[in-house]
Amino acid sequence: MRIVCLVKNNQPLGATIRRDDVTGEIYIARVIHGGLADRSGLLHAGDRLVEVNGQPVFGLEPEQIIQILAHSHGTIMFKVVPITDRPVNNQTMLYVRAMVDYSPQADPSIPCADAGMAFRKCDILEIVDQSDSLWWQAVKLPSTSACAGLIPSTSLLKRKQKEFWWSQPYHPHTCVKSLSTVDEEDDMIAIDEKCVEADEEAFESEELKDEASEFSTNIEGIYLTGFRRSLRLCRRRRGQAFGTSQFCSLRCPASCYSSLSNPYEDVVRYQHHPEHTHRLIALIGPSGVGVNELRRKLIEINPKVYQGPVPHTTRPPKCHEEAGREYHFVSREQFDSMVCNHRFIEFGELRGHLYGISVDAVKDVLTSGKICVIDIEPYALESVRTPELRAYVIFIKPPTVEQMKRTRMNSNIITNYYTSRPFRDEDFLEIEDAGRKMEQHYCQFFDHVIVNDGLQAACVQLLTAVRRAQDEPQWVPTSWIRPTDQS
Ligand SMILES: Nc1ncnc2c1ncn2[C@@H]1O[C@H](COP(=O)(O)OP(=O)(O)OP(=O)(O)O)[C@@H](O)[C@H]1O
Repeated sequence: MRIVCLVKNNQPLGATIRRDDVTGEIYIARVIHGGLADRSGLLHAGDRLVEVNGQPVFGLEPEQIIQILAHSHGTIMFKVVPITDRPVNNQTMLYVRAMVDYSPQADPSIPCADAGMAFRKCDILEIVDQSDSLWWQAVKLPSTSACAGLIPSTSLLKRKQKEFWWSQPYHPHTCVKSLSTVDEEDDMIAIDEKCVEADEEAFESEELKDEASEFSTNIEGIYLTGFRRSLRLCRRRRGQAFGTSQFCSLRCPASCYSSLSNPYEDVVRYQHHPEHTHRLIALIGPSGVGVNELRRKLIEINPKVYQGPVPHTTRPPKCHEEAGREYHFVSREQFDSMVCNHRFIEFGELRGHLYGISVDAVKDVLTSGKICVIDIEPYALESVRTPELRAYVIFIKPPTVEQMKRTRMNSNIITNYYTSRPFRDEDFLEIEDAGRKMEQHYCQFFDHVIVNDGLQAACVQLLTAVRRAQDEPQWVPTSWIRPTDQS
């Protein structure tokens, strides 16, 4: 028997208790890492509690003992029978990124809600105790408190996810769905088709105008690639053209679903090594927010450092085009074979021709020693968050509608009619709505967020973030550094 005295000083004891239903004995169920009991080093999980402040606890309900503790102030005296075989905590440090939101207050199954720790998607958690297979103890980083909180283990949270209690796990097919509503998208595409058929000539001349402006983006003899309008427009149509279960199974291998539905992602602190290829910079944002404007501006700042990948297409080259400059021109069979071998980060179809950005085109830029900057849609996240590309994902977030009205007064939006026109109020509402949904569903994959309000300020922020991605340590998936059989 051991007598333990702890001075409470208005802080919780930092331990949970349980009653053995068969014997009626009371035990310390767990000691919270960094809490009062843990810091004392005198109470341990498995100790049998005999008395609290001289009051025998045998046969009491845990809630009654909690009441005794809650009403005790100053020094509390425990009489305990210490556990004989105390488990040794030889656990190595484990860090995870939360991929779901969790609230202990909304979880009826948590042993003690007050000992629980709420977290949000993208929070980095240090797991300090995994001795219980159901309830782990964790500290949120950067840590403001030395005391850990209870969180559900991976297996428990997966079980809870299935029950859809409070977290919102991924639906496997959301990765190919357009974020704008399907009805709106269908309408736009229907009008779009009519427009093309009715005025093919007008389209050709628009396309030529587009090409003319492409050629003017040749800086210091370096051709700025990957900004072709056809490539961008076909992405908007891809949702409809490929939004089928067949497409999904083609684009989303089993790993996609498993990693998206994993509530925690193991992470490590990673410092880019100057001798390795740079990390890929992937910009993501709702259509029209200014992803390409920012990407173009960044590349224009220093085209010897930043570059976009050369896209692939099945369309025949035009007389002024050079293979490997505007596009890699390939046959449909070659393109299909690349699709089947998962060589595309993104691809889509426009006017009977396929367009896509391949992993190899990105690797070409990286191995040339440059920083590759691409824009992606959410479904492509899985293809760029890989050990070979190690994408640093930057979300370009729309400012408020009022701010967009102010800053985009003289700007044009590219429409599905192959033309540009001034922004309308409904465009801003759509961008804001799409941005909110994108952030809600995918924020756990964002390494950085930039609000594109003033263009100059956003550009400076982008430049800083890109430098930070290469120069400063970042949390990245452990599988990028120590590949496992599954990764
Ligand atoms: N911060 C800003 N202030 C003013 N105008 C902006 C700003 N950001 C972008 N724009 C303008 O908004 C328009 C749309 O931007 P951009 O073409 O980059 O959109 P996007 O996000 O790439 O979408 P999409 O690929 O569908 O066109 C462009 O005319 C661009 O110049």
